[in-house]
Amino acid sequence: MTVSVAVAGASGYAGGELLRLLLAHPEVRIGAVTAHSNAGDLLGAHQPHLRALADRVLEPTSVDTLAGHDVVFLALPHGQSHELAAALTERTPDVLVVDCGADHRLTDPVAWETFYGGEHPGSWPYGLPELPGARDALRGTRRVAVPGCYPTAASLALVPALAAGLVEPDVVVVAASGTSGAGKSPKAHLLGAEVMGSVSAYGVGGGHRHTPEMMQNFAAAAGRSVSVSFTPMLVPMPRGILATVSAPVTAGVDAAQVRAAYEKAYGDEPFVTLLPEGQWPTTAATVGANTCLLQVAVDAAAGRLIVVAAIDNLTKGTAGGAVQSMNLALGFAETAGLPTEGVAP
Ligand SMILES: NC(=O)C1=CN([C@@H]2O[C@H](COP(=O)(O)OP(=O)(O)OC[C@H]3O[C@@H](n4cnc5c(N)ncnc54)[C@H](OP(=O)(O)O)[C@@H]3O)[C@@H](O)[C@H]2O)C=CC1
Ligand SMILES: CC(=O)N[C@@H](CCC(=O)OP(=O)(O)O)C(=O)O
Repeated sequence: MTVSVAVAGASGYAGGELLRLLLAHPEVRIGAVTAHSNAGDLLGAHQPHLRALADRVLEPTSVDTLAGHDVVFLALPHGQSHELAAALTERTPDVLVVDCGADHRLTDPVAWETFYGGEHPGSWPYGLPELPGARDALRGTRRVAVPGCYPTAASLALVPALAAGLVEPDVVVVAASGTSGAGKSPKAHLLGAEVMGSVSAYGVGGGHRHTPEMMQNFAAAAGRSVSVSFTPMLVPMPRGILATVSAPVTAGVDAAQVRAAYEKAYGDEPFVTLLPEGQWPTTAATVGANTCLLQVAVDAAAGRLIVVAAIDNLTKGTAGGAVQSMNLALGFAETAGLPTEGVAP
């Protein structure tokens, strides 16, 4: 079965990565590619690496341009998807909408209002298939909320330990991201001279909007509320997230038990790999691949579990996770169109 797919936000980073993956997908025919301020331009002007689509014209993002496809990916700024998705699904109820933005990720209206503001648009099945129960919710769904990139890395890192009761519900996440995580639109703190040659923290002190998303995933795994202190950092590289996630180990838990829990959780997962002991994840090893590389350690002196996770923020952290979720929703092989091999050096 071949499905027709539209990508809204095709001039952006997430849209470009979606198109790169979809071009290699055996069951997909790419239909409309849409944009906002750049509508009317050739796609090749904004995504010069996608030669097969270089002559496509970016159409305006609207229900009219998106309706009539089997699948619509929305890769738009926060707050821009929910009204469009509502209008689209009213016109074509059977369309599969995969929202790469945040609009439908949070289940708690209070968390939504606190971190995003305005009325809660509701929540959709969460596009991180490796979380307990997520795969079942994604099979056959017509709506997917793709996770944020930091919550993808942090959740894959700690959920097995929380689910197995190996750590206390008091989590610290420090994660460094490449600059593509911030999108293409110009931002003062992303000017070349400021970004190059420096690593900086931002959103410090509980203010980052991915904190409640991590809390939501951690609480679902632990079966109780979990406190999260999250510090994101910006590093001068285009792609990649390296997350260091730690929590106090439950009394009596040792490194062998932790390793066994992660091997059990991810042993059969095609996209999540617990590295052999002694090897540590690097973002470079994930570039362009839909993979998450993990390593675990118990710091016995500090009494903490440390998990290090690496992903490509644009692949497993956005577009790859989105395509993986589409595959589940439509009954395709979950791995269809998704590379597990990266690019090196
Ligand atoms: N970058 C990342 O690592 C991740 C991104 N995401 C999510 O993906 C989405 C897109 O992010 P990203 O690609 O990085 O952002 P970009 O800024 O690179 O791209 C944004 C896209 O949205 C379009 N757009 C801008 N404003 C509007 C509007 N008012 N209405 C409709 N379309 C609009 C832009 O069109 P034009 O160029 O024509 O103005 C562009 O195609 C965001 O919701 C983000 O949260 C999720 C996880 C990770
Ligand atoms: C480096 C950087 O700026 N990263 C972005 C997160 C990108 C992402 O995944 O998040 P959303 O899908 O929620 O936008 C940020 O901190 O806002």
